[in-house]
Amino acid sequence: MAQNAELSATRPLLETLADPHDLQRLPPDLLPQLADEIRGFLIEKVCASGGHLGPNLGVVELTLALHRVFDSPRDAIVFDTGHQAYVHKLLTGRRHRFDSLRSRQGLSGYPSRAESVHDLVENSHASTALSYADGLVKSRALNGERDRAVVAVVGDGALTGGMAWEALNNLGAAADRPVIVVVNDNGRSYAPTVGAVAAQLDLLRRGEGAAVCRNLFTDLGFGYFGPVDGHDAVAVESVLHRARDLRRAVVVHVVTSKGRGYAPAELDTAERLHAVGVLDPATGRPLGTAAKSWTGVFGEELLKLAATHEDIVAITAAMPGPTGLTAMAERFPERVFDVGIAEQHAVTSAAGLAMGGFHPVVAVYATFLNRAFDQLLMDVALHRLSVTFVLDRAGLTGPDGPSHHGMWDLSLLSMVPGMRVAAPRDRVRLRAQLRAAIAMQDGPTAVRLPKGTALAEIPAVARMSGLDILRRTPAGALDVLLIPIGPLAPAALEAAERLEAQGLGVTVADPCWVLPVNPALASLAARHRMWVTVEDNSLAGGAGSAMAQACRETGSRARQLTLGLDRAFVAHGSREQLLAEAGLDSAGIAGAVLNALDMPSRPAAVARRAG
Ligand SMILES: Cc1ncc(C[n+]2csc(CCOP(=O)(O)OP(=O)(O)O)c2C)c(N)n1
Ligand SMILES: CC(=O)[C@@H](O)[C@H](O)COP(=O)(O)O
Ligand SMILES: [Mg+2]
Repeated sequence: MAQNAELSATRPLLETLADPHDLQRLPPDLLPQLADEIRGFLIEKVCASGGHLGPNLGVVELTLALHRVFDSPRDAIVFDTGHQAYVHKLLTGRRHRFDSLRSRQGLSGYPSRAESVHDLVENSHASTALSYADGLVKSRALNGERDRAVVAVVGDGALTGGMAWEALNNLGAAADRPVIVVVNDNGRSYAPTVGAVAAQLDLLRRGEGAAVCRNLFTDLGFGYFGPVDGHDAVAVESVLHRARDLRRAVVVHVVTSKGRGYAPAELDTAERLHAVGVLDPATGRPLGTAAKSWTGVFGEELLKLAATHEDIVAITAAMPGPTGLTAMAERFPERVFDVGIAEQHAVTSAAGLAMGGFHPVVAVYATFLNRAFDQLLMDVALHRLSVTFVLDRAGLTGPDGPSHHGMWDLSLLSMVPGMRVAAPRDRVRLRAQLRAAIAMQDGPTAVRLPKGTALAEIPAVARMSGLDILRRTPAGALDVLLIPIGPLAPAALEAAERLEAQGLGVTVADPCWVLPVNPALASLAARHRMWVTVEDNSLAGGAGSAMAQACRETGSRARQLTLGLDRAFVAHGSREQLLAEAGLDSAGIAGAVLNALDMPSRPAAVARRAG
C-alpha cells in the first residue's frame, strides 16, 4: 500500500479499494477522508437514480469498521432489510456499477447473491437478520467453525419487529455461540421509531448509567457494548474487535444519524430522505413535478371519511408517510396508530379495535401483508371483523425488486372466507371503493392500489350488476371479454382496439370488486367465445384462478385465458418495463389473445376485409 501522503494525494481513496482487504490495509488516519469520498459518491449517484439515501449516509463509518474488523465472506455480515447496504457494495468491488442502481439488469438496491459472495440476504422485509444469524451460528457450531464470525446489522426500526425478538430469545439462550448483533440506532424508521423498545434504546443512547450496565439485552444473556459513536470509525472498529474477541453472543449498540453529512437529509425532519426519487443534489429537492399518487388520493379520501366517521381509525407499520396516513395523523393523532415494523401485530391489534367498535383501516404495502396472513385469516376473517386493508404498492412496484413487488395479495386473499377485495382502475373508483369498503360492516375488505401516479377517470359506457363496461364492440360480436384488474384497464382498452382491427368483437369489463367473483361476470363471460383476465398479480391463485373456478361452478364452457405474473420472482426495473416483459401491456395482451385463438396477427386492413 502506498504511503499515506502519496495515497491521499494521488487519486481518490475509494478508487484504490478493489475489495475489503485493501480497506483493511488502509491507515486509520485516512478513514475520515474515505468516508467523505463515500458520502460524496452516494449523494451523486443516489440523487441521480433514486434510492435509500438517508440510511446509507448514516452507515458509512459503521460499514468501514465492519469490513476492517471482519473478513467477509468468511465471516458473515447480514444487513437487516438491506436498504442500507450501498456502502457495503462500494467496499466489495461494485463501485463501477452504481450508475445502474435499481435499473433493469443493473445493480440491485439490496444485497444480491448473484452480484457478490459478500451478499447473503436479498429479502428486503425487515426484522429477519437475527433469525438468519441464529441459523448461521448454529451451522458454525455444527461445522466446528466457531472462528468464522456472524455479524447481524439491525436497525432500531427493525428491532420493533416481532421476529427480531423471537431470534433474540434463541440467541440469548445460547450465548456461548458467538454472534455479534450490531444495533444501528439512529432513532428512526422513516419517522422516529416508536414503542417501548425505542424508549429503552433512547435510555441507552443517552448513556444512562444503570441502563448501560444492565439492560434489556443483558437481561436476555447478551454481552453489551455501547453506546458507541457510529460516526467514529476508529471507535467502532475498536469495540467490534472487543466484541469479536468475546467469542459469545454480544450486542454492540452503535448510535448513528440517518442522512449524516448531507444537509437536505439532515434537515428533512419527516424522513431524513429515507427513500427518494431523482433529486437535485444541490438542494435535495425532487426533480420534475410530483403528480398525484394513488397513495395521495387514498390519504385525501380517508381524511374526509375520518372527519365524518368517528369510528374510523388507522394503523401503520412504521410507514405513516409512504402509506398516506400523514394527513389523518396530523388532524386526528389519537386515531392513527404507528405500531412499529410489526405488521402481524398491526393486523391483530386492528382485530381488537374492531371488537371494540371501531373500523380500522390498516394501510400497508401489499408485500408486507404477506407476513400477516395468518393474523388476517384467523384474527380478522374468522371473527368476520370489519377491518379494511389498503394495500399500497400492489402489483409490480419496480425498483425495489423481488421482495417488494406486491404480487401475491390476490392469491392470499382469494383463500380468505368472507374477504372482499376491490381494485380501483382510476382515482374516481379508488375514492368510491374505499368508501364502499369502509361502509361494509360484516367482514374484512381490501382495496389494492399500485405505486405511482393515480390514473385519471376512465369512464364506463355502461354498468350492469356491479360491473363497469368500459368498451363494447360496435358490431356486437361477442368474441372476447377482456377483464382487466384495476389499473391494467388502459392496457386492456388499447388491446381491444388492436383486436378489433383484427376483426374481433371485444368487450372490456372492469369487475371493480375482484373477490369474490361477481356472478354477473361469469354470466357475461359465458356469452363470449373467450374471456381473458389481466392481473398485476401472480397467476397462482390470483383473480384469473378465481374466475376460472366461478365459471366452472356455473358450467360455463367459454374458452379462458388468464394473463398475469408467472410463479416466479420478478427482478427490479421500472414498473412499465416489467409489465411489458410480463406481457401485460396492450401489445402483450392482444398478442396473447390472437395466439390463443390461433389467429396470426395480420395487417389491420386485411383483417377487417376478412371480417
Ligand atoms: C416487514 C417490513 N415492513 C416495512 C418495511 C419498510 N421499511 C423499509 S426500511 C424501514 C425502516 C427501517 O428502519 P431501521 O430498521 O431503523 O433502519 P434504518 O433505515 O433506520 O437504517 C421500513 C419500515 C420493510 N422493509 N419490511
Ligand atoms: C426498504 C423499504 O422497504 C422501503 O423503504 C421501500 O423501499 C420504499 O418503497 P417506496 O419507495 O415504493 O415507498
Ligand atoms: Mg433506524
